[in-house]
Amino acid sequence: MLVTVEGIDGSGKSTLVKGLAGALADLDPVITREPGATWVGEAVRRSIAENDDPMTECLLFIADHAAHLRHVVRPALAAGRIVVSDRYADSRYAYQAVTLKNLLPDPAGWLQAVHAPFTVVPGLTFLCVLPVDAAVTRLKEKREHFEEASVLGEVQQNFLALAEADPERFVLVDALLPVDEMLSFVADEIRRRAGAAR
Ligand SMILES: Nc1ncnc2c1ncn2[C@@H]1O[C@H](COP(=O)(O)OP(=O)(O)O)[C@@H](O)[C@H]1O
Ligand SMILES: Cc1cn([C@H]2C[C@H](O)[C@@H](COP(=O)(O)OP(=O)(O)O)O2)c(=O)[nH]c1=O
Repeated sequence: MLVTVEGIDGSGKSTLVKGLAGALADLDPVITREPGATWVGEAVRRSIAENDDPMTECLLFIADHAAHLRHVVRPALAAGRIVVSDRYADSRYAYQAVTLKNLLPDPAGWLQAVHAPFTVVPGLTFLCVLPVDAAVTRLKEKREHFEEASVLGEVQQNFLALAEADPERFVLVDALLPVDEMLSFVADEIRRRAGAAR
């Protein structure tokens, strides 16, 4: 089963996913992330740091997804493991729909069409939702170019629209809850779905 965790920067995804590694230890999940741990992931991080061309950056994110699928996600799923990914394709559909909006007529449609033939669609996606102001306050130390309130507001609207379009896959998480409450809610839901999938 492929589980993804999504949300704007500062919504607590990394904290939640780290907690899941412990809370689900008996299920032996594969914990992973995008951008990933390969050289392609390094190239993505460099592109983010240089804040150069949005299309170059987008294509690197997609290349990173291809490497992630080939080297981590598909082998783990084939071995029957639960995979938990901190960010995945929905991050492209939400963020690059904003960064490419002056470059393409329909960035959201293009992004979905590029992914559709080769991606693996998650069985379950947690969307961590919190007011943009709260996210920006949490991010005061970790500044990256996407972390401007106006951009994050648009990104969060895109995430919420994706969730509304696919209520079977998405579960909304109140990211204003304390860490341990978010964690127990999400861990319980993964156990419930994993049990039902057996
Ligand atoms: N539920 C929470 N309540 C309050 N602060 C949190 C919560 N989750 C994470 N944080 C804090 O917010 C900041 C951003 O969290 P992080 O997990 O790195 O977010 P993300 O991976 O979504 O960018 C960190 O300083 C973290 O300790
Ligand atoms: C995976 C992914 C991330 N991003 C952005 C979100 C972040 O601003 C940045 C780095 O991601 P990440 O390292 O997950 O940052 P954080 O832990 O702060 O959430 O890249 C995209 O724009 N598109 C994508 O497909």
